[in-house]
Amino acid sequence: MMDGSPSTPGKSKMEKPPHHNHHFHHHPSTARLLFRWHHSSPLSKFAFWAFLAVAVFAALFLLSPGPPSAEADSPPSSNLGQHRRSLRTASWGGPAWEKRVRSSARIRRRPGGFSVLVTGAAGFVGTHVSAALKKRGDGVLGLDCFNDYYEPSLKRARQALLERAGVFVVEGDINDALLLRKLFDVVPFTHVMHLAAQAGVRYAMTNPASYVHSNVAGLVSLLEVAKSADPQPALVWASSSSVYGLNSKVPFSESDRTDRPASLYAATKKAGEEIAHVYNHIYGLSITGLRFFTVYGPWGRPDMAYFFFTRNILRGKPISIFEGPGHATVARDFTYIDDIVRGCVAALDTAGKSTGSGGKKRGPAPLRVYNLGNTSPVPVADLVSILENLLGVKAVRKAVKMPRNGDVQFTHANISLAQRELGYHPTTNLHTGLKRFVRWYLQYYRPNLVKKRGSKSGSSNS
Ligand SMILES: O=C(O)[C@H]1O[C@H](OP(=O)(O)OP(=O)(O)OC[C@H]2O[C@@H](n3ccc(=O)[nH]c3=O)[C@H](O)[C@@H]2O)[C@H](O)[C@@H](O)[C@@H]1O
Repeated sequence: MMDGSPSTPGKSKMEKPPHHNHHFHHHPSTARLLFRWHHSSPLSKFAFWAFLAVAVFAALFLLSPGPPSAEADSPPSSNLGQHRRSLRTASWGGPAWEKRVRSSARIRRRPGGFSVLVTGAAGFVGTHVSAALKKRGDGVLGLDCFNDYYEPSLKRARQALLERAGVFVVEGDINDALLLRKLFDVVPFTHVMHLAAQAGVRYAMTNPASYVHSNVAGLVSLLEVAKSADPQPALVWASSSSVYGLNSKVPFSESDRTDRPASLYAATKKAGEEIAHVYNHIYGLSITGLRFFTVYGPWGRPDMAYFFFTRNILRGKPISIFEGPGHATVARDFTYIDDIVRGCVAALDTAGKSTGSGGKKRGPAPLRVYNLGNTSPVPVADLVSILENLLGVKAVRKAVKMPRNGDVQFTHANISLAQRELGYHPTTNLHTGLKRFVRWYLQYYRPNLVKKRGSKSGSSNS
């Protein structure tokens, strides 16, 4: 739509004086108008085009799909506007804003502590990691664009949680280089925990551009600013188990092939790993990629299966359980959020320093990749049984052939590298983790029901 560039037709008319144009002789009013336009001041022409540009942008913005309802079961299905919306940056700057930024990023109670910029801070993993870092005394500044891939109200609730913990979440896009540079001007961050991304495997079929925007362009934008910063921060970021794609050797090890992604999402995460190599190689940035395996838990993502299964089971709506060819089981190495948070913090703690400064490399810096999984894959059907049990409601199950839109049949992490080098030891099994998730879900979405249940049984819902 933007291609219907208004300048081209207008320009050709402007270049010809109207009285030389045979067509316009028969339309004096149009001719007069164009004549006036031709002789108007450059300033008013500029004002006209500026107005037109704003009008076109506003029209596009209004036409773009609205956010899904707070109770939506799946992400918005339009391919319009996703990355455009996330380009919005709320107003920033000024002494009061800078004071908030500085105060949030200030290290407290932890000698030698970190000052961490967490991107995607209002996201699922971002919120948990930010809270954990703040709790131990690190300085934390959040950044999030609050796009409406899933219910923004949940992101706002997470933001409120962080605000109460003393973490300021700046509203802005990682593609906004000006904002990023400003943040690094105000705070000499020691670390960046980069968790902002367009997540979700299947949505990449619907809105491919948003994956390129956030996971490729956004990553480069962030690395550009990080490499120029002085001091350069060390960067830890979220890659994904999906990079293993069609790999059939189990469990998945970091040294396995990752050149056969099955979704655009996976491809952008894999691209991120290669881009990380470049910035490490040229600029001496210390970079650690973490391949997360289907992370779940309280404050989770409503676009993920365990989350919308819970929602649909409670509403008596059918749920689709994918199966592979010949009714083969589909399984995931579901990993509980607290285990992931410990892995993220350990990655920050062990990240060696970046060696460059002001865009110049001074020596080799660490470049690492780790699997963060649970090492025990569970069939999706078993996940549903656990949920039925915890919710006390039978699911309406529908067996569905796994759609060919990016899903892989199973994932299984080999975590020995993370065990050795990060001291990563996941301790939460799926039943325990889902129990905590369901407790949170009911408290968050159905507080009245929880109260009623609590008063009936005389105990809290645990
Ligand atoms: O491990 C990862 O790196 C990825 O984990 C998840 O991706 P996925 O494992 O596909 O998680 P879900 O979308 O929650 O699906 C979980 C399982 O349920 C299955 N499923 C999903 C949807 C559905 O309707 N039915 C169904 O059986 C999927 O095939 C999959 O086996 C996240 O959504 C990604 O952002 C993340 O990068």
